[in-house]
Amino acid sequence: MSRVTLSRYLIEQTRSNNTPADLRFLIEVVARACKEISHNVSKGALGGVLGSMGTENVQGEVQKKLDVISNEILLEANEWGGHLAGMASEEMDNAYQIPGKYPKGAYLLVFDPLDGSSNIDVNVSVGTIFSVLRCPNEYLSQNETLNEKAFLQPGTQQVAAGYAIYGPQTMLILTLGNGVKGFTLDRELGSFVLTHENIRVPESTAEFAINMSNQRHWEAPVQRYVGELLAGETGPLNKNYNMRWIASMVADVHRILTRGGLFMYPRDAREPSKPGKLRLMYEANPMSFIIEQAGGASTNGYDRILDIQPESLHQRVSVILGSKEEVERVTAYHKE
Ligand SMILES: O=P(O)(O)OC[C@H]1O[C@](O)(COP(=O)(O)O)[C@@H](O)[C@@H]1O
Ligand SMILES: [Mg+2]
Ligand SMILES: [Mg+2]
Repeated sequence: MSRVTLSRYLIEQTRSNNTPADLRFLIEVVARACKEISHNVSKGALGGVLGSMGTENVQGEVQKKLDVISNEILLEANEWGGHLAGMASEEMDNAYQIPGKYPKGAYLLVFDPLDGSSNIDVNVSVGTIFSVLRCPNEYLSQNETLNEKAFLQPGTQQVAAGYAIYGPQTMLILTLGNGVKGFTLDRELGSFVLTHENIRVPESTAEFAINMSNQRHWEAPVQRYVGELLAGETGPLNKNYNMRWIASMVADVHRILTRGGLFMYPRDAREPSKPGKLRLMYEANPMSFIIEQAGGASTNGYDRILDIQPESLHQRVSVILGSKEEVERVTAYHKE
């Protein structure tokens, strides 16, 4: 059987689903950048890439060397492709306009260059998360400077989303809005090869993921739900649940796409001004698009994440995503 590479798959999408050629090219460039990031991540101590930079990003988090390297790789790869008007990243304070080019590219790229970076130094899976939006028409004219507002579109407006996971295998998971495909990096070939044709999240599960150390800060609906999970067969859910927490959203979501489960990073009382820890534009939105396209669900406890109108680039959000039955149960508890 002949192998379907990412390039072949994208060409087929252009032919059969009218995927625009510049979107296809954009995904190819992002995938190439992910290969380079994968290479850097895998060097570890040999490449001198472990440890921190001694700087902080806009959210006050310490930047790891690989956060910065991955951000630069994505910026450089995408700067001259002609398909983008601008980019925004977890590691950059402001939106970035592609300089000196007219006409502007049609798309905006938003990314978390390295997700789960607290895991880099301990050799646990990390990843890159990305989301593609159309650049609104009013920002496409020559004189209009791109700013944050161009990016503030609800997740339903995403035309593509994906993540690369750098684990025992490097994989690229992609949705163009018609299901979810998984590609595995064949290092001898240098290509991502289609290995997971139609990724589906099982509707029910007996596995959940949450950082239990935050329990005392959670709000009542999550306290109630996790209490029921922990009660297992002796509680109202009449079922024993297992728990996993990797502290890399990519790795936790990847497990859920593979065998089902529920992922929660709920709002808590630690910083009342922040509705959760995860970022809406480059963590929650792309992951919610993927999860929904795979048959799962994603809410902030009350509303579908993809319907939230963003108010700022680095906005945080409470996230409950994964197997439909469980997401619906926790969401219902919030509404009672
Ligand atoms: O250490 P905590 O609070 O459990 O947080 C883990 C969460 O933080 C994140 O690592 C944030 O991502 P970054 O590494 O990109 O900042 C998520 O991937 C993960 O779900
Ligand atoms: Mg992240
Ligand atoms: Mg990150």
